[in-house]
Amino acid sequence: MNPDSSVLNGTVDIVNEGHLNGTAGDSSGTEEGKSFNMMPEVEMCQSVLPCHANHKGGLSAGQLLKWIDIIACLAAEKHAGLPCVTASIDDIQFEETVRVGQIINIKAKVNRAFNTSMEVGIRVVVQDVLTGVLKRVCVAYSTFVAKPVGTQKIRLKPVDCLTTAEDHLEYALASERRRLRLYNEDAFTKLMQDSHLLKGVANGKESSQISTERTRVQSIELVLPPHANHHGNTFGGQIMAWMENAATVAASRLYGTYPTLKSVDMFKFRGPSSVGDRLVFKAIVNNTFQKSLEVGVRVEAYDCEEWTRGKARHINSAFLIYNASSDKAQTQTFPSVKYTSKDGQRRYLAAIVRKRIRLARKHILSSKEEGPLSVPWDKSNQAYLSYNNVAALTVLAGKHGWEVNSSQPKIRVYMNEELDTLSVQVEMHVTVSSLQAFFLLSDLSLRPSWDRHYSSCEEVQVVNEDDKLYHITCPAVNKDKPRDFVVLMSRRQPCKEGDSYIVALRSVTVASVPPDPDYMRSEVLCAGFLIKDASRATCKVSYYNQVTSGVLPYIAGNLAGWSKSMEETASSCIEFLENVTDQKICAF
Ligand SMILES: CC(=O)SCCNC(=O)CCNC(=O)[C@H](O)C(C)(C)COP(=O)(O)OP(=O)(O)OC[C@H]1O[C@@H](n2cnc3c(N)ncnc32)[C@H](O)[C@@H]1OP(=O)(O)O
Repeated sequence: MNPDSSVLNGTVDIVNEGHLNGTAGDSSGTEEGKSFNMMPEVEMCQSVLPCHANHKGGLSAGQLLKWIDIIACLAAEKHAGLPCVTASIDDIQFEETVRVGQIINIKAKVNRAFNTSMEVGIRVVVQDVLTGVLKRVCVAYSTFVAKPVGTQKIRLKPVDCLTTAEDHLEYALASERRRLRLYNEDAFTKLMQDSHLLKGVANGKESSQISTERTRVQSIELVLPPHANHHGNTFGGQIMAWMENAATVAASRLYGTYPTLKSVDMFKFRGPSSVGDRLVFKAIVNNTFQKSLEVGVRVEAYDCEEWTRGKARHINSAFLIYNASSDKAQTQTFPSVKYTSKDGQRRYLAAIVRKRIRLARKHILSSKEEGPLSVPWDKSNQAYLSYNNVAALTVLAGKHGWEVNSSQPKIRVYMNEELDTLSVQVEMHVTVSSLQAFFLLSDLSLRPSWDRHYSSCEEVQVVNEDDKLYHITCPAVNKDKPRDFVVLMSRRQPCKEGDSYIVALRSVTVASVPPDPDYMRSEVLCAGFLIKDASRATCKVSYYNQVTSGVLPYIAGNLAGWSKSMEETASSCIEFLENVTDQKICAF
């Protein structure tokens, strides 16, 4: 680094390499001791005792968050060689309940150092003592900053010990995660600007709705030396544990149940607090979804003087997501809530927006490996494949748990997350008969004229009047190659009045269209349209897509909130359907 730039930026470089390599405080001096200290990873093992557990005998999430923060801090300090503070934590999903008697293993290491901040990756695994079975509890990513010296920020040395393929992958993904992290507030602000359109979705209409006000919780803590870290600041993990306590009380007040903490939304430690501060935790349920609810917690800090003057420092806000208790999770849904103030309305809408961003982040970052999704096409399995195509779309459309993601006149976007599968639904209200919409949408060769995700679409084979194979090419995104798909389109007219018209799509492999080196062959598992009469001259067109890794790049920006491609494509589809000439319909 140019030495002048550190002066210009008010940063100092870390040069204390000996300390970083563990020579400072290395008591052993043995080869074994040295190699331990050179290891980039820091590891903690804990036997879960009753004092770590909640009333149900499960490890308390607050305790786990404390351990996560301690170990992440130790990894950060190992890299920086200086005291470090937690700046933020990405979304954490708790996948497994840990019981008293089991063993928790937590590993943390710095994935990448940026300028003054670094990403620490943390993996938590539980081991059952009796069976030896290991299960993943959660993966977390924290951002740490070396504690500034006065106003001077510390520039960190880069991570240079990337040995395994996983190290390299985490290093590369760290910058992608940082992009989403730093974009989080902008994404939220942008989506909140359109949130008034969601007001009509629900509030206060049903008498059964519960007022969020009844879940309000306020709780105070005095920061004592055991709550502080080794530099006198309140430990981030301790603050998280207190937040979890207040949030759990709020969630349980909703309707007398013991909810289970499922995930913590990405949040930032806005400012420090220290021994002697009084921390006031204010928690309230912001909104409920079908199987989850969001509690917001605000943390205000006061030193002695601020306390008497009533002047708070807002040091933290976090959003915690609860499910119904795990034994009932499959069947129990939360009652819907209503707000009674303008502030309550803001929180209610913000929870919908956060859910949308969280879902997007989760699926964009999951880099899920999929087996082949296409099925080989041949004459002998044609009837089976067509049936399967139509049936899969019917099942997808009939799923419970569709939740509104965005709403505008004539167009509504819904998401559905079941286990790790994300599906989208785009509902369009069109002034055209359902029969006309059916003919136009089932002719995929017309789709490039209204869908900018299609560069071209050519008929490969006409199986019969209602089943055709198409080769679709799509534009490149994210500097990847353009993608192509080979799909089977199966269309069905309703058997009886009131049923929907169906246009189903799924990937197949055909010898006549082998993969082309200029394209990334991608797959669609289940997609298509359901079209239903709304009145004599209008219909509702619902487009569905079960998101695969091949489809995700085209909708990722939309999910995360920086693009409106789905709404724009829907708008273009409506325009196409409403303005198409009779000629095109006859041509089909
Ligand atoms: C180990 C513990 O338990 S510590 C206790 C809990 N944590 C705390 O008390 C920390 C309280 N927070 C703070 O003191 C401050 O907010 C600090 C020191 C973390 C950051 O100070 P700020 O002036 O807000 O940060 P600034 O804007 O200079 O950014 C500093 C770095 O953090 C990064 N950053 C800022 N916001 C975020 C965010 N939301 N997520 C991740 N990184 C972020 C910046 O990109 C920058 O990194 P870079 O230099 O590598 O580009």
